[in-house]
Amino acid sequence: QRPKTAIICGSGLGGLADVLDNKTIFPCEDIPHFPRSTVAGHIGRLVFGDLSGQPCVCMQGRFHYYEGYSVSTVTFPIRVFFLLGVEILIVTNAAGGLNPHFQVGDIMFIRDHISMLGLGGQNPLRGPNDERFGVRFPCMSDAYEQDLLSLAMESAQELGFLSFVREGVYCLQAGPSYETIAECRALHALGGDAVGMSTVPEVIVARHCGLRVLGISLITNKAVMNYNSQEKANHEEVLAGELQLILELGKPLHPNAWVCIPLPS
Ligand SMILES: O=P(O)(O)O[C@H]1O[C@H](CO)[C@@H](O)[C@H]1O
Ligand code: HPA
Repeated sequence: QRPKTAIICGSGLGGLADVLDNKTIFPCEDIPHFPRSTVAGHIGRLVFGDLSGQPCVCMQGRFHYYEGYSVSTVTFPIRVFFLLGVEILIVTNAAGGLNPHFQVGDIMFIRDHISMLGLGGQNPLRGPNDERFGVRFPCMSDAYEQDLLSLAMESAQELGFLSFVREGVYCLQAGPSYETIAECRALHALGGDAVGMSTVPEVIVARHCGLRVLGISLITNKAVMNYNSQEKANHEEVLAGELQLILELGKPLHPNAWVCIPLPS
């Protein structure tokens, strides 16, 4: 059965695929033209299986621009998903909280994004447009579907998760270095609530080919905004934070959390 939903697992979130039933697993290195995952916390395989009875595929490990891949190479799997018949993309990531009201362990449903890469000219759709996938100038004002966002929020409410569920704007910076204090302040002043190094190119390519997108950031650290702070962003904290989130906060990404999301039958 072909998957209707694809889930991209963010840093340390590969465990999301464990909830699939009847799994079939393909290492990315066995799939022609797939990039290789080089980052700790990104295993690099596609896990096909059933989620609440619906056929799904989980990408355990994504690809990032900072690994040396072009923005279009990191989005190659999205077009594979589209050609497989996927209709909904659930994209997850680990992110630093820019919004001072956000706490480590919060879940942020992505309302919108600001792409420092995109604004700087690194758009995955740059180059000749392949009409088989979509139009030359795709709209992005509706990138994160309101219906999916509302259903996810309702789901969170039903599960009693509202105390740690937020909604906000994800900022992409290229990485791999974390942001300076001035950069964090600037991104927050621009309207960003969380910052990371992924997701946006995937969303742009997904929207280009008409996939419906739900974006979820897990706030694994608070972005450092103050010169008196002793905090230092690091990947170990990012990975540890997420494990803790899954183990201790009532498994917010357990299939129940998707129960109200209209997976196509
Ligand atoms: O966005 P994901 O892949 O979840 O990972 C986030 O965590 C890493 C930094 O710790 C970066 O790759 C950043 O983008
Ligand atoms: N900055 C960028 N990427 C991240 C962060 C951060 O603070 N946390 C997790 N991924």
